[in-house]
Amino acid sequence: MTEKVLIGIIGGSGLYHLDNLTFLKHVNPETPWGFPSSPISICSLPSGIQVAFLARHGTGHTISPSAVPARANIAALKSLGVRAIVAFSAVGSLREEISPGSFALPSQIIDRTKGVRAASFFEGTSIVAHASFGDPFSGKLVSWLEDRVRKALEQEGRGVKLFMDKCIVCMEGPQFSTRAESIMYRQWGGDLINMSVLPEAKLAREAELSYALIATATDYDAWRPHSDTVTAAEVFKTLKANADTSRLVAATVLDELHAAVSASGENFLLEQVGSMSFSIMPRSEKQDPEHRKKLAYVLPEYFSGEQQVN
Ligand SMILES: CSC[C@H]1O[C@H](OP(=O)(O)O)[C@H](O)[C@@H]1O
Ligand SMILES: Nc1ncnc2[nH]cnc12
Repeated sequence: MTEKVLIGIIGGSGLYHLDNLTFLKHVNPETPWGFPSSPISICSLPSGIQVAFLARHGTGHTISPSAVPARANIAALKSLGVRAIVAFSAVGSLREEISPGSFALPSQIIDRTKGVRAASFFEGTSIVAHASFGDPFSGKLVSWLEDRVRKALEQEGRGVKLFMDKCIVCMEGPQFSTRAESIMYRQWGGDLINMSVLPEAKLAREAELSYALIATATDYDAWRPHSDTVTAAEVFKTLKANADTSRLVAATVLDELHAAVSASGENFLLEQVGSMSFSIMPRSEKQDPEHRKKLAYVLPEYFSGEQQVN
């Protein structure tokens, strides 16, 4: 690869290609956690900047949310040199004002996955780490994106609204929520709901990658007393328009984002770099060298060579 690929885009339901960018090639890195959901497309922007695009559920939407190989996805993107990930997701709305078609940049997550998803690169190894996850999205990346996403939505001129500072519930699926669950999530403070942001955001944090989610609302889930509850068919109705807007948003923000990442010195997109140094438990002789080798794939700074972790 001539140019380093610093930005990764993860596309969710309905967003399987960035065909408004120039496709250059596919890469399919085999990671210690297997292959990513689909081969990663390396695309170029009009400026010549290259970005990596990965379809979370595979390009034919063949992978259900619980089976997404999230560790391979994040590890593969990092192996290409990616520093910041902008992920898209189709979400249900738990608030009247967030109507289907609206976009949001959430700031918090409530975890309602059920422990069936491998959620840590350290799982199954002899090395213990407790990543800090109080602020699950990269705040500087999110606030940088706010203006650019707003600008792109204004340029598109369809009146798509952008909501900030929302809380997203991540449920297990694949079935949608019951009415009782949907109402309870509202009482808990949830504003949005999907099945995909975890463990993706946790793994990005462990890999020291900046991560932001652009949530695109498709439905009102199951909490509205006089409305039918969400069906996949209802989601599909909004999916195409949301995906078209997402492609425009991606193209608009990517050039500037890449410039910000490439810039030397104060680089707000590198805000997670070094964060795992506070998270990995001190090295002991009991750590298996094979496990250190595996972890070096995502965290070479800590696990390649013989240096002490802490
Ligand atoms: C197709 S409706 C449920 C499905 O859509 C969302 O996918 P993604 O986040 O990848 O856009 C949601 O999380 C569920 O996986
Ligand atoms: N209502 C909903 N619940 C969970 N994931 C979703 N993705 C889109 N709509 C959703």
